Amino acid sequence: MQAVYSTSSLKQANPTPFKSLTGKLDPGILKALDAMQYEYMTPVQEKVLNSLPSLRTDCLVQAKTGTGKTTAFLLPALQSLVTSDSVPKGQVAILILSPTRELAMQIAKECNQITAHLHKRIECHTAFGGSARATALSSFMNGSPSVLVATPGRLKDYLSEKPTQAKFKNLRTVILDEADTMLEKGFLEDVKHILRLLPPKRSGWQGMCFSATVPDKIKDVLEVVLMPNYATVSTIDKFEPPTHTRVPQYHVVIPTVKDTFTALLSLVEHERQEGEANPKIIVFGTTANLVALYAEFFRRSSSLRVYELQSRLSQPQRTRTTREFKEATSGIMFATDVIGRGMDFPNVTSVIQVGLPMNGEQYVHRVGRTARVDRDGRAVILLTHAESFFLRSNQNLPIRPYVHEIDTKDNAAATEAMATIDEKSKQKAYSAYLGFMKGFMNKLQLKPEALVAMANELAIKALHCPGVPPMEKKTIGKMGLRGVQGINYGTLSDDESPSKRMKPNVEQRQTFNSAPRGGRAARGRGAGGGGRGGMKNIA
Ligand SMILES: Nc1ncnc2c1ncn2[C@@H]1O[C@H](COP(=O)(O)OP(=O)(O)OP(=O)(O)O)[C@@H](O)[C@H]1O
Repeated sequence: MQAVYSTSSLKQANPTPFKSLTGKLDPGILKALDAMQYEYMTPVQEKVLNSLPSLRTDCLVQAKTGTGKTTAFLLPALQSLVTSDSVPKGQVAILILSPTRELAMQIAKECNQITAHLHKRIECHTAFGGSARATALSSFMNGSPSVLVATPGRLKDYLSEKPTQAKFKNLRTVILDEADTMLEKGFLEDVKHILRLLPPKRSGWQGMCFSATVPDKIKDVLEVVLMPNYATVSTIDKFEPPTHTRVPQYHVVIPTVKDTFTALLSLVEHERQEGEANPKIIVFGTTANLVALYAEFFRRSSSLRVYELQSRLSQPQRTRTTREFKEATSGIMFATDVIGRGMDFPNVTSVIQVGLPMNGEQYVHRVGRTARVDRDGRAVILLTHAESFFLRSNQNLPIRPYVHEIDTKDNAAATEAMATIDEKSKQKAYSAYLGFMKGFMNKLQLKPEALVAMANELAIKALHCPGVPPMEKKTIGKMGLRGVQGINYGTLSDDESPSKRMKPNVEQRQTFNSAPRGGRAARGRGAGGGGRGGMKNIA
């Protein structure tokens, strides 16, 4: 490694104005930054622009959430493109990979703002799933996409065709935003596949990796995009927590999963008051179907405007909700990790996480949806007693007990709200919960029967289902729960009416007790929880 640059806070005593980069950055870029009202560089922007040996140095850059990393990677890449005359028209010079569609759109928007005042027009295209492939591809092939912001799946698809591959022959910069997630299992194979179809690293393109979190395990795979002598830039001290000191972080631990909805109502009420006149809250849930259920529940029981963002919604719905919540002055968004990383929603007052994050990094990125730039914010995680191991295994995170008393008593309004939600939504949420929690069975120190009992308790006592919701044999098999006592084998009800009762078609022996605590932990895989039973965490 060449060098490590470090500084610890975003608010510097003497921030450096962008004006000082006159001569180093194109006047059109400086004019754009002025129009965006970016007067001073954030520390990460300053480090990248002033401390690297050159704007074309391969680098790994770490800075806390919401500190302007997008501009920090766009500026060197765009400046180097503007001064280069080696990129023929129609060729992609800068490729930016993003884990989600929403983030890809956000990056493209910022890129367009930065290039708005250049003499030469720079086209920034996007490529991501869920959008009309043919239209986007045709505009990509016929246009001059100097910059492409893409999610790995759609880019892989583009690159499967030779004429599309040929558009990348003069590639100058490859950027991985949210680099740790892009280099993790799940994305890594796609990223490697994409890189095999692009010009080889020895052709000279620059690699840049950016994230707020850089777990050690990704360091082994960085060389897929970076030269071995890459520079490391960090604005986070080694001994400092990875979250902002100006975000108080709290935990609420409830006795069992049956208390989730009442506790969440009570918690949101407190956070709403903390947000004063304009509470703007994001609630992260673990899976799309659970998030959909929380949103349904709050639409019936809260006067806050409810927003919902998860992968099972159509792309136009996702795009519209993203735009609306960015513009909203107040409201409550229920979301999965579709917006867990990178998304910049102004003035979020509180982030609430319900249930287990997959790991400490995911927790950090979700908390980072509040307190962006120099603003304040709050964060609360709501866990059951069984899930509270997360707090013990992430002691580097400054999470304290919540300051207000949380009411978990059954209340008539919550029961009534739940009673009007259709059974199918509840069945899907139940199945999603079971699938998600199966992945944590070892860490929860639960046997399969106890896990099922816990999910059944959620269904009967919190969702007020008339019986254990049925699940398809295939789904149960994929979860690795075949033959486990307490499961109801059956088909999902097609009737969406809340009054329709489910008929169990096999004999059930139900146990609704809370799972035994402190039982013998199944030995085996370590961090992250072993054996996800073949189920994907559907965000
Ligand atoms: N120099 C600047 N001056 C003022 N505001 C800025 C500056 N640079 C970026 N911003 C604003 O800061 C906010 C956060 O920026 P950005 O989304 O790039 O953060 P990030 O570090 O990439 O966050 P994350 O880790 O969550 O991806 C955005 O609203 C952006 O417009």
